Amino acid sequence: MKEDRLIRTEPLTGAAFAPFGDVLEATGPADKIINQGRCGRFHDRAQLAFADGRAGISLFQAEPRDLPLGLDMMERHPEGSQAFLPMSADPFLVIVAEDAGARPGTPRAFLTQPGQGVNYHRGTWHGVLTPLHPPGLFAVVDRIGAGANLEEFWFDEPYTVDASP
Ligand SMILES: NC(=O)N[C@@H](O)C(=O)O
Ligand code: NI
Repeated sequence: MKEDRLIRTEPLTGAAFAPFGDVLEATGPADKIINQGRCGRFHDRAQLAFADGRAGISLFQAEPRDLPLGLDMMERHPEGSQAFLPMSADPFLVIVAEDAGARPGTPRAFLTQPGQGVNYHRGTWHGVLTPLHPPGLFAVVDRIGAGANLEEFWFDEPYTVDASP
């Protein structure tokens, strides 16, 4: 494998992920304290889009993968955002890329911390859901609607995603 096809994982932070979407995490002070002081609300933390459709919540039960991981395809949803909210406290892999003219640029791979979810903004190139541990169960908030909302790009030469040393 050529060195330029190796993608090393980075820790997921809101700042690093900002060009691609939102990180959902209950860190720092809550925006609102509700429920008689017993609950912190981290309010309205994602930019959602469901063009000509509506929001839906689905459950994804995905097969856990191992690192190093071959990456041969990335996809995007031109009509809507897509949020992945883990239903377990296990890290998962988030692979994204800037647009490089109707194709992904060099991918970046982020490793989540337990308690983090992500929301891909409308049109963000991303790898498919990639849990690293069972059960691989996620709530997914994305667009339900008519028309095509999935664009795939297959790399001529796959990348390899691996943990940082
Ligand atoms: N195709 C589908 O519903 N899932 C993908 O969009 C994905 O990002 O995993
Ligand atoms: Ni997707």
